[in-house]
Amino acid sequence: MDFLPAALTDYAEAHTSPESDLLRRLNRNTRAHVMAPRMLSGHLQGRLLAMISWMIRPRRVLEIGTYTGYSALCLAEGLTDDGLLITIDQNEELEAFARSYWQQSPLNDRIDLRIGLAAEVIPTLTDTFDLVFIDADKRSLPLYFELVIDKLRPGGFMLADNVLWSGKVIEPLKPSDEDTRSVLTFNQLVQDDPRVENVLLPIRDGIMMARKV
Ligand SMILES: C[S@@+](CC[C@H](N)C(=O)[O-])C[C@H]1O[C@@H](n2cnc3c(N)ncnc32)[C@H](O)[C@@H]1O
Repeated sequence: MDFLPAALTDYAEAHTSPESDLLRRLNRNTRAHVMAPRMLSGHLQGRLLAMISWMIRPRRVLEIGTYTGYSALCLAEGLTDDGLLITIDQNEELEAFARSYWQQSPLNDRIDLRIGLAAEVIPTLTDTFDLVFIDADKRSLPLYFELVIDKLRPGGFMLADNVLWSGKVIEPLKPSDEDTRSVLTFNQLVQDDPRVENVLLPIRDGIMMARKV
């Protein structure tokens, strides 16, 4: 969900560097051919992820939730020359689609896709990460935080998407709404954890940014 009126989002995008031709085509073709295209980060958030990546110049990036590979391409932009982005998704049906776009990018050999359940793949990773982007099932947000925090280097950054969850975080919680409960739990977990400093950015559906101290 986008909390800004559409006209303001349009204005913000009009005053943000444009998507590359490759990202524009990936964005458009995801919308045309793939289920649930709202999951894709899109122009504004994609440029923000790329900007953060350029600011950090990470050597290792972990992404949880690849989808059609849009945010992976954005996050890979700022990688160091020997950098690598590992991205995890359970949906093998999207692999060929994502790869067909990555293969048109010079960043293709910097993207390492792992197909599987994130909760099973993350513990197998031996790297220390400079940047982690959590953008998969919201039910597992608190678990992903616990799984990645020890793999983040001190001074490293964690981003998590959809932490305002279409505004449900400030509505009365329905007992059956496990997704919202998990988003609330995650936000409080991060807020209370002395291992991180954090900012909740009210961009698009909300991005939690945290720096491991
Ligand atoms: C919101 S989309 C990711 C969007 C992508 N990061 C982007 O911005 O373009 C969420 C993705 O998480 C994946 N996913 C959901 N649950 C998962 C799990 N338990 N393990 C791994 N991937 C999962 C889904 O298959 C989906 O492709």
